[in-house]
Amino acid sequence: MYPIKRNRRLRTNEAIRSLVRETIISPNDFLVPLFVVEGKGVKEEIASMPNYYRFSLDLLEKEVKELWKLGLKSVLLFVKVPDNLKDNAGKEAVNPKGLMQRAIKTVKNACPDMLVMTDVAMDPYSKYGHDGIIENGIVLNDESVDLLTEMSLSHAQAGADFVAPSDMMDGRILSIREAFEDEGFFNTGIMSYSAKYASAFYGPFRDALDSAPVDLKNIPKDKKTYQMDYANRFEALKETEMDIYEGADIVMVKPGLCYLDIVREIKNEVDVPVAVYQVSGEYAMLKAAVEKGWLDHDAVMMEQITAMKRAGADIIASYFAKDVAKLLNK
Ligand SMILES: NCc1[nH]cc(CCC(=O)O)c1CC(=O)O
Ligand SMILES: [Mg+2]
Repeated sequence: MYPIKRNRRLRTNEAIRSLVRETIISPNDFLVPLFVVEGKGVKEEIASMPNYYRFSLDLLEKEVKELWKLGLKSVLLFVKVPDNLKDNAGKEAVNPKGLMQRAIKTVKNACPDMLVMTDVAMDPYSKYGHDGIIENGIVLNDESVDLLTEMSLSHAQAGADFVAPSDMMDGRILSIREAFEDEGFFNTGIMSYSAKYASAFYGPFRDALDSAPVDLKNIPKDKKTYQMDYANRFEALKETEMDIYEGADIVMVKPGLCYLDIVREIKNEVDVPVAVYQVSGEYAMLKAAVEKGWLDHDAVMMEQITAMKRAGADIIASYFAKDVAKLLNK
């Protein structure tokens, strides 16, 4: 066909490139993870996540108003729980006056139209740093599902629009959906972390919440008995299909960049929105390389975010959300 067909013709200048561009990023694509702590006037930078912070409720209010002005309309809440409230039962997780429950109300008061999603898992509340209740060195499934269900109800009662179970216990989506229907929370949604891998990229997040598995005899050192083996592909499809069958409104793949093959495969198979989580370690890697002067922050950030959407993600949970929105607003 050459020289009749010259592919470079469509790359001649920015006007033609933007005309034929297939993937466009907008603030609508994002879910903004937010870390919440007790206290007043607290805005603490997370050591392994430069320029990312834990907020006390008063400053959380300010932050969500700022996000809203930037066009970011959905947040995903995580709480850092004081050590003295951690146990092996998740008692504080279902406290109607707990930090998460107050954080939900704070965001809804500050920004009534902001979509509030909440993390549902036991690890911030577990004195062992695991996503479920532990007995004899085993992370119990069904007992943990009961807790996650109570926790989800408590978040729904506090006004959450969506719960986001990030624990990978079997059967929790069905249990939560049934409880929501029974209690009249017909419109409270579930975004399931359906294909969540046991990844070493979660390190900075565990610093942020002080939620890493503890080094104690008879406590599992990692989360490999519930999170997925990163060598597996078919398993991700199976997990995702089961969660949809159990009632998940949105499914998620986590982490992001190393798992875009999984995102694409799931996007091709399912008929619900697919989310991807660009996790803390991915954020930390870029920030560190930028501090060294080795990479161009905004250019690499946009390349990564665009790759996630191109791979099939309808929704991107990312610590870069605010940076991207600011850049797009420029
Ligand atoms: N259920 C805990 C949870 N929810 C989200 C993340 C990780 C997010 C990130 O690294 O940004 C984790 C960590 C883990 O599973 O240990
Ligand atoms: Mg599952």
